[in-house]
Amino acid sequence: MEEQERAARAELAAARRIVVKVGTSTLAYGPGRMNLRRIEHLVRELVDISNAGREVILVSSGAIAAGLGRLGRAEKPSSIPEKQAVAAIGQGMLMHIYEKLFAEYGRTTAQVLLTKENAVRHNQYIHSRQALLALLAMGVIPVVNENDAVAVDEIKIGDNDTLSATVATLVDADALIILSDIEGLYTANPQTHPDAQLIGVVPEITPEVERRAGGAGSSLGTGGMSTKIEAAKIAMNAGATMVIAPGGHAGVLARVLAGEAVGTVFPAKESHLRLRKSWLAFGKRIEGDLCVDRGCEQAMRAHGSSLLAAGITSCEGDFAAGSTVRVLTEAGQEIARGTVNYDACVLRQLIGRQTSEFPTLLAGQDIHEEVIHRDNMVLMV
Ligand SMILES: Nc1ncnc2c1ncn2[C@@H]1O[C@H](COP(=O)(O)OP(=O)(O)O)[C@@H](O)[C@H]1O
Ligand SMILES: N[C@@H](CCC(=O)OP(=O)(O)O)C(=O)O
Repeated sequence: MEEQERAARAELAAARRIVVKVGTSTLAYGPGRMNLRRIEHLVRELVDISNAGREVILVSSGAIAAGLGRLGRAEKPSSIPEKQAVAAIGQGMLMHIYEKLFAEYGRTTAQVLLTKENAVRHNQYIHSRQALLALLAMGVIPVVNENDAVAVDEIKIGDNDTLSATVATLVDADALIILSDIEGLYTANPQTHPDAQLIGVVPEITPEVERRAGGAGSSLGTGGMSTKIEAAKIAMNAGATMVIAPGGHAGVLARVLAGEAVGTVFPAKESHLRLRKSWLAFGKRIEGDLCVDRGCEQAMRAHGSSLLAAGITSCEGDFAAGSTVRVLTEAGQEIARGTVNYDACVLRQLIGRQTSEFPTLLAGQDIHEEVIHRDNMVLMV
């Protein structure tokens, strides 16, 4: 193993929050013929990862394949409305299978259906992120798919490889593992180039790497390697280490997460928190200032605590929720900056108030315990 690969594999072994994506080609033998043995193994492995103390989210394809089975069809529909209808039929069936299997291991799952809008609109981004983080905090293993029934044209992500990278970005995952019907990325599509070689590590997505990645190998899959390379670009830039690994091998997730040389690894460019925090600190316009009292200043400096309304003494500026603001001491020294969860008007009502008072003060509005969550804040001194 070369040094770059060794370092990336070590990151995988240390990963605490993991997104696993499984493609149709792994989940089904053919249209409508779900591979229940594989799905069972997958659920067992996911529960095991979670039991070992890591957080895990599954991004699962397979809705269209399952829907085709129920309709007794062998061909993917060609029109978009028909695809949407078939996915709507199959999604329920898919969740029924997951629900049953997770329950067998005493675990709870949850269906989360997303579109591109949820990732690019700030409010929806925050809400989807918070919902997923709340599920993880409850010990739930969420199952994510694209909301195929509503996602067309500009709000459609279109393939679950890119969707899984978006989810990894949304929750600041440490790792993204894409399970497919092949060992990993080869120097060329092995279906057409039998002498192609498996690549262990891809340190950077160059035009040459993009050329090597071809389309889907079966009538089941969408996008083939090219959408997985797109996913790698997103994941690597967001600070998540990505792996393409063979979904058909029992125990593959455990091996990847033990840092073994399985599949192809794409090393993260930066620690996601460092990346996001440097963007927060230097990449965003400052829209307002919040002054805090001495106790709050100490909690933030000594423990990196989130900013709560009780410690705020004044609020300057006319900003929207999601803006970047500075946090200042009473003497005007900047302690931190971060993304605020409330707009300035609402925030002025919360100054000096306890979180327990929020339901009364904010009747009918979105409630966030923190004014700025510690993950969305960078200390400046
Ligand atoms: N360079 C490559 N290396 C490996 N597989 C490739 C390559 N180019 C194209 N492929 C094809 O990509 C397929 C995997 O993608 P896809 O069929 O979309 O599956 P999934 O349902 O897992 O997303 C492989 O089976 C293979 O035929
Ligand atoms: N949302 C669709 C999957 C789309 C997709 O990207 O499929 P795949 O290439 O098998 O991961 C479904 O559930 O059928």
